[in-house]
Amino acid sequence: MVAPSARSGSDAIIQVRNLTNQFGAHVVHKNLNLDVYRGEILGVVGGSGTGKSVLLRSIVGLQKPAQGTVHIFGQDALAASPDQRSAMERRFGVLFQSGALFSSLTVTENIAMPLMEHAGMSRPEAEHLAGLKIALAGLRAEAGQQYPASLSGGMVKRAALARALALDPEILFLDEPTAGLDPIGAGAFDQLILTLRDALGLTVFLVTHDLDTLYTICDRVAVLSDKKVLVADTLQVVEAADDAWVHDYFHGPRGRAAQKAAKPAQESK
Ligand SMILES: Nc1ncnc2c1ncn2[C@@H]1O[C@H](COP(=O)(O)OP(=O)(O)OP(=O)(O)O)[C@@H](O)[C@H]1O
Repeated sequence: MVAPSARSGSDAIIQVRNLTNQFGAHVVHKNLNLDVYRGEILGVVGGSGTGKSVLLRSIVGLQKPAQGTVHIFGQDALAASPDQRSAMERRFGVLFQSGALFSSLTVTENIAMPLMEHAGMSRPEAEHLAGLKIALAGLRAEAGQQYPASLSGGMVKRAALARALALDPEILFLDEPTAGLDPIGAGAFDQLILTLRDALGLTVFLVTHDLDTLYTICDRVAVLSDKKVLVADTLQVVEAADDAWVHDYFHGPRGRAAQKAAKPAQESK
């Protein structure tokens, strides 16, 4: 991985410039800038309501910003034609916090759907490939026949991850993937993301509140504060930022515990 200081905006797979988002009079982002580099796992953190999910939604095209530009794969995502947009969307996968699976479809059908719709596969081909994605996400094959309502929280996340991976994306967007999981399940999910990034060469944009996730798998962390990205750098740099929220978050009891727990893993790298 290239050292953060050696990279420039032109190396970015996602480039956000002067982004402004507002709902009525409520300004969420004002002239926000962010680069995401190919192959990294970027953790996006910030207090509640700082606009982490809105930023993710702006990048994936679900929220039209008031101003600014978003380039993905070097293409202007906001100016793209519907065809260009759909070609771009095929190159990234999104895992929403709720999983957003269709409740009336089995796990296999949920994963097969984008393959039939966007890759033009027949149902048997799509369902066969869905089985491979189910295994990739660490689920047993039997989970494919289950409906979302019968899955545990951790299984829902993995099924949603399998669907996000359906079209072999280059970028994976994850909105609070470990929220609601017990610590063991959350740790296992973090390791799965890390393994998939390494094996598939994914770029990961990860919105999280989970300090353990930041310390165990993120290459860089972007902190949202006061409508902007306050800092986006390695944890070492971010932890030292002169900001009250950063101080409370990273140097409070939970931050210290996560740092301590991650130390043996970092030392063995
Ligand atoms: N569709 C919408 N209409 C109006 N306001 C919205 C809409 N979506 C988000 N907001 C507001 O934008 C702000 C940022 O929301 P967002 O969900 O991005 O925060 P967040 O940083 O992800 O928060 P959390 O950590 O609590 O999930 C919030 O004040 C929210 O109420």
